[in-house]
Amino acid sequence: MQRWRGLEQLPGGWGRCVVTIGVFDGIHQGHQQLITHAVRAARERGVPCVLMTFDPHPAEVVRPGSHPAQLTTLQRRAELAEGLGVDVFCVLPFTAELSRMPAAEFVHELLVERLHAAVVVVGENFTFGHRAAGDIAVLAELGDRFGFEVASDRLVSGPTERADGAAEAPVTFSSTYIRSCIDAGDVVAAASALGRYHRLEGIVVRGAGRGGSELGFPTANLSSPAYSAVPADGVYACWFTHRRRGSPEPGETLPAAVSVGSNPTFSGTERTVEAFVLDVDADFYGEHVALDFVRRLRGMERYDSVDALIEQMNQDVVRTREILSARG
Ligand SMILES: Cc1cc2nc3c(=O)[nH]c(=O)nc-3n(C[C@H](O)[C@H](O)[C@H](O)COP(=O)(O)O)c2cc1C
Ligand SMILES: Nc1ncnc2c1ncn2[C@@H]1O[C@H](COP(=O)(O)OP(=O)(O)O)[C@@H](O)[C@H]1O
Repeated sequence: MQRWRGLEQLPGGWGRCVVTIGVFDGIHQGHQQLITHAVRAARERGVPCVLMTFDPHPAEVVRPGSHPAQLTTLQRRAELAEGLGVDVFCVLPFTAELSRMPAAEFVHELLVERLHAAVVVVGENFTFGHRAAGDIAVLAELGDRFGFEVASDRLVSGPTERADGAAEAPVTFSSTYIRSCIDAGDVVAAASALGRYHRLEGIVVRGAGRGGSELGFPTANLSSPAYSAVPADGVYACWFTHRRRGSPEPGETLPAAVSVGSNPTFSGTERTVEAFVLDVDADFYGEHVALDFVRRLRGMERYDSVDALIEQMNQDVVRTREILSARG
């Protein structure tokens, strides 16, 4: 897969292509359906499939200070897009100028003149251009004028039945819905919309130095990129995947009991994400780590004594082991 930043990297002699456009934060099940549709259309025509996305998040440019929590880094989005068969991952720097571009100009200049789109695949609720004036009908009209097809998919929704068999109004999967699940600590609902576990990435930094010496539970403390979607305070069973310093390849995946919160037992003030990796004694400082959130165990509590906290952490480890040994 090629990765472009802007359209300056378009190679000479570029022919036609299939384009799918969106922020695609999370690459959730709805996004996956759309991207797969675009890849199939590209293969049928024997042309490349281009995924066009934006950075920073358009909301931040249109309403500064309103950056939503980020479900996936751009790097992760690119990896997931590649896994779905995308040929070109194109990131357009989202500037104030781009945000003011009228819908017809966006289509003519970028999709027609530059990318030579033969098919544009977007979701039913797609909007684009200045003040989001362009929608799928506008896009189809421009397609007739400039000679490209517009393809769309119904939005993907959750189940219409709960686990206990009761009827439930299906929820439409969206990045906003998944952010609200994560914000509430419902990592199971997030996973069902994502089609995989929610992942938080970061670099292991030094903490208070208390975990290993005082508690007997050393924890790898994560420093994550700005805006990362961190689940609600509490304790979670997670898969921990680390990458050795300087290595581009992911290392082992190990079970971990993860704490999110400000460590109220120690009257902490800073919110941290800390992973106790089961059955391992290793130096993780400076390593890149990915945490896949499988299940929430409980809320973050203030304990009256360190012994009471240690006793609870032992139970958290037992439950983490049970939960993760039942799942791959
Ligand atoms: C599985 C697990 C559960 C935890 N639960 C709590 C808790 O309920 N309350 C709390 O104050 N701290 C909790 N902690 C966080 C510890 O207070 C924290 O790991 C410890 O203070 C070490 O911090 P350090 O890594 O900065 O040295 C938990 C940590 C782990 C790994
Ligand atoms: N099983 C383990 N899980 C997590 N970290 C571990 C483990 N074994 C050793 N470590 C190392 O110990 C460090 C954490 O020790 P800790 O006493 O909690 O200090 P800090 O406050 O700096 O996090 C981790 O960053 C990691 O390098």
